[in-house]
Amino acid sequence: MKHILVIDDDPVFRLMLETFLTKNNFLVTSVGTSSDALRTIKKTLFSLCLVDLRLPDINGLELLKEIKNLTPDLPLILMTSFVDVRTAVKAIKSGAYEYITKPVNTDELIIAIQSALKSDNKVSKETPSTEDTSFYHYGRSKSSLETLKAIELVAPTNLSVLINGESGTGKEFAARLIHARSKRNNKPFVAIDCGVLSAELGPSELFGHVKGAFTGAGFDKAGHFELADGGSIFLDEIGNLPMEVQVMLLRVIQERQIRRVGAGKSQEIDVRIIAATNDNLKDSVAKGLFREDLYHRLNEFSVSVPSLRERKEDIEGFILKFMKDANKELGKSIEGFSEEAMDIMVKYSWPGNLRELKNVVKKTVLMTDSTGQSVVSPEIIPYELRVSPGISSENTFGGYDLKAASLKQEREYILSVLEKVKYNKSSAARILNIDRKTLYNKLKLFNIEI
Ligand SMILES: Nc1ncnc2c1ncn2[C@@H]1O[C@H](COP(=O)(O)OP(=O)(O)OP(=O)(O)O)[C@@H](O)[C@H]1O
Repeated sequence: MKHILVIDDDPVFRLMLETFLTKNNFLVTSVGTSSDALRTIKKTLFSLCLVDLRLPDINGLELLKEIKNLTPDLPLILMTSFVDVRTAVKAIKSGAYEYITKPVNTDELIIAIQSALKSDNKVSKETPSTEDTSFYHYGRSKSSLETLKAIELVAPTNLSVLINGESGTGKEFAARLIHARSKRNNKPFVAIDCGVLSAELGPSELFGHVKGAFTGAGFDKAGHFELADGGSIFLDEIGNLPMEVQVMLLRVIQERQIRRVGAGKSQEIDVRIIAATNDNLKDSVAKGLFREDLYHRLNEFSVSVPSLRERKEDIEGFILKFMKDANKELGKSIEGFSEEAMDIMVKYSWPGNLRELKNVVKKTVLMTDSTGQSVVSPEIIPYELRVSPGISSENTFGGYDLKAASLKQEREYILSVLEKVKYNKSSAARILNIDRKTLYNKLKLFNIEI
């Protein structure tokens, strides 16, 4: 029986989850604070962890990092309100497997749990073949075509590639395409998130270790570079690589050799490096946080993956692609989105890019009844999207949907107060009689940027 750890400070919600998960044949332990969570994780082997992003004693992202340090392979699913979607996107980068939004839809929860348990959710994933990317949709906008052209140009070479782009735009997808179109495509593609590599464990994760190299090194272990030999290694979030590990990586690139931690001898290695970042690495170089020599080694060729805002004309195509995938995965037969629903989707700003789009499409497919006229209607689309700027027609609020209408009013009222106080958030919060944190959350929810 799979053992799930639930971390949430709301006792009623915990009880509800416990009851639901137990009914679905899971063994459940639940805790209300992060300190209890960490203590429990040290003592028990869990198959999966459900984490609320807002806990009283620690920032959810910090907790994620601590859990990842303790148990890098434990799949984590975040539970968050829509207000937190941006944070959830960050959390995915820090190693969470998936996020689901509150109020939790139980069907969605079960699907997320099953798919997290199926995936090995290791720090690295190997793709030995091209299957992932052999049939793909890349969009037809000018910026998408430019990216695709760059990918196709560089793929057959052995150049190191640095992929830039916001979170969730498809940098890893681009890396997989590059590998798939290279001569190395019958060899492994190994992806690793540098954000989870600490200065202590990073060298052993990347380059392996020999038995007894450090406390806890009970056996010889190959690192990701060895696993990728002959193929490509994808170093995601390269900007997060600790300085000590940057030095070691540079040496490996220069010498084309690796040495397992604690080993006496080096070994030859043939790995193509594809790195990705959503920070401005040049800035990090200027600030002395990233080595300039390493930057140039990694950036022999650069590929920029555009945000969804820069390729709005592609949104519809991606929606249909993700809808088809979701139909297949969920056993549904949704045929499309109504015109109004599509309009909302296209106008939204998608801060989480393709990842957020894919998530929302999957959710709407799940919630749409596939009997009768199986088209996604506006009421199914999450409120956050419906109240975002640029969307104002009555229909986009689902016609008679009272909650969406009042959210719209709330947004307009907040904007008018902000204008009155010349965008001073403290004054606005005082007038609105809410605390600053609540105001910040509402600004995020309503996509109000000041
Ligand atoms: N061209 C594409 N066609 C279909 N799906 C795509 C495409 N590009 C990206 N995706 C999907 O969008 C999601 C986000 O992509 P990916 O993980 O590659 O983004 P990323 O930029 O690497 O994110 P992060 O910065 O958070 O690491 C994934 O589920 C991926 O499969």
